[in-house]
Amino acid sequence: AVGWHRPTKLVIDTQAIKENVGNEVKRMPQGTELFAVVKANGYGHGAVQTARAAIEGGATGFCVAILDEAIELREAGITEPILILSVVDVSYIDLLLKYDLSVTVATQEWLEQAIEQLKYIETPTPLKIHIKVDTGMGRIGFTTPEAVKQTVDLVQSTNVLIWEGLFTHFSTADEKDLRYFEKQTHRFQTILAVLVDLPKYVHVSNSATALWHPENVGNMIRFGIAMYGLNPSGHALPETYPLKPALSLVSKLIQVKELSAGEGIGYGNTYTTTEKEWIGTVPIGYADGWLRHLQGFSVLVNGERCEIVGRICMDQCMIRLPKKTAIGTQVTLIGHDHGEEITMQMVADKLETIHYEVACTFSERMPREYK
Ligand SMILES: Cc1ncc(COP(=O)(O)O)c(CNc2conc2O)c1O
Repeated sequence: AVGWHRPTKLVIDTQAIKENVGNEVKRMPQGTELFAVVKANGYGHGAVQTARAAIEGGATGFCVAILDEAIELREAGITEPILILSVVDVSYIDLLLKYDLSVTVATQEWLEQAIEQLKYIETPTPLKIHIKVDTGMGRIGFTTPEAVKQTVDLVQSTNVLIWEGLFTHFSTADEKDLRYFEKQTHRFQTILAVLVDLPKYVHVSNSATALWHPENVGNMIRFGIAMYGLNPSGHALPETYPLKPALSLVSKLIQVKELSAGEGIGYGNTYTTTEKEWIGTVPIGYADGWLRHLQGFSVLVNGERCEIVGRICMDQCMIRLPKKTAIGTQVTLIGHDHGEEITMQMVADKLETIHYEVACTFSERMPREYK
């Protein structure tokens, strides 16, 4: 495939994904299911490979963000339930039926249009829907008990729909302060109180809710970041059980040279050697998602931290080595090396962002190798 002919690669430990899922499956309340969230190409880890590892760990379904991500899983032979978490244009209802996908309903208007569309589709297999409640995320979903009740009544008045789920999403489950989480929980319970029937899945939990609010997960967990072995809160809350990071990022030195003092490195000549220095060149750059703001961050060579010196280029970057080093020596940008470790969180901290974004920014040009 494209991109496999270079030393730079993401190495994904599928056993870690399986273990992270398995630990949560063991820990979650009886009768709860775990749906693996594999949107954004499995948070950059590879959606299909992550999905297969998650199934081995005990996942019984999947969540994706858009229709095309669901189709990719189906075309790879995944047969478990798949919920599309965003709104799909009603003009694609035939694809939702063809690929047996579950879809999010966030407005009455969409539902009315969908029912209209379904009347004209020959194969009248019912469309599976999950009603989304916005209890405070402020993104998509119904906001009042009356609106939800009205929508449920409409759903139950027709035989072209299967009401499969009712769900909400928390915006602060990964924080110490519980007030807003409790406000959202209360709002969701107010909605449940006005409903006579409930669907198969009533789900509220992302990884943070599963880890730190296990009593409040409903009967299905939408398990994303923790499956990849990453702490949903970054640094804010301790892990409640060991999460094993699945992703490493490695490359190899393609050039090593000794420079005298006063030599410039990289575009804009932003770095000048101050003494005799050994400089190595690594074939990774911002086109791979290894962003320019990482200038000054350190990577590992033979267990030694080596600073990225000069501006990161599109395809390459330069590091200062402690001594003469052989071309072809491994460079570890994320992962373990000779007892040292660079974590995705460290990269996120340097980029002043969260590790979700770091993982999703690795580009298509970065080969993914699975072990
Ligand atoms: C509706 C919904 N459910 C579950 C998850 C999984 O969350 P987790 O990875 O923390 O377990 C997400 C992640 N959505 C996003 C994660 O980062 N930005 C987002 O919009 C989501 O949007």
